[in-house]
Amino acid sequence: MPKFAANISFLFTEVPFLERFGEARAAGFEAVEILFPYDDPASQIADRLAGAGLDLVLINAPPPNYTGGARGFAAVPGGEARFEKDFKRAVRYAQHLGAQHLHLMAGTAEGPEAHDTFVRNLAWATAQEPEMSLTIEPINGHDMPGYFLNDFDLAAQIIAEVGAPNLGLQFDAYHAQRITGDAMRVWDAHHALVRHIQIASAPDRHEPAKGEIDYPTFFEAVDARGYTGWISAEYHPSGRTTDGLDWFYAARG
Ligand SMILES: O=C(O)[C@@H](O)C(=O)CO
Ligand SMILES: [Mg+2]
Repeated sequence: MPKFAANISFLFTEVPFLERFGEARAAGFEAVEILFPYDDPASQIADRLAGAGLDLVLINAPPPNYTGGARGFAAVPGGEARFEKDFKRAVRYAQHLGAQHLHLMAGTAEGPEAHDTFVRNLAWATAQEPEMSLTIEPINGHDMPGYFLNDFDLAAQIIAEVGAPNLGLQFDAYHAQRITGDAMRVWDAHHALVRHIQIASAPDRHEPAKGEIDYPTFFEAVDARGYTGWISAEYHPSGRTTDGLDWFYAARG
């Protein structure tokens, strides 16, 4: 039976950020993820998590929010010092909040130098925090033009090159569908590397209830592979968040 988390950077945006924890719990979620928690003190977020009885599945590095700015630095040649500084701050947040995974964003870059930079930075980060689960996530080029990690086979190759047990794949089915047109095939090819899953309809990025991905079949495929991690709802609700949760109530059984 899949276990579902709410991405409260996308869901429950009807209310201010610190109120989203209680909303997510009231809707039935037992865990949340937050893309960029850095605008609020970690202690306040920890209080909200504890108060609502929620686990924190994942946060992203780098801080702060990248709105209008860079999408990370891990693959950006010359960005090593910035990557290391951001990584250390993100780790402090992740540890304080008990985040299960830290997603390291590659940034906008291309070519062999970016590839080598990404591998070097990931090797450094995995060695720096061997107890922490670190993920990389391929993101489609419609949403993030120029983002370095835009291919699942490339992500698998990079994970193999780094060769660290605490580096895994963040499988966002929406991005897999937009990149390849066949999220199920990508899941079948790369499921063994997956530490965290995110879902949304494709191509609209709304509730995982219609569109190109057959989610009931996907959830069965995930179960069939013995995946025991979280599946995070990372979509833009088409109306009020709570009006669009039928998929969740149906899938969690
Ligand atoms: O898919 C996404 O957009 C996120 O998971 C992410 O980390 C980049 O913002
Ligand atoms: Mg995602």
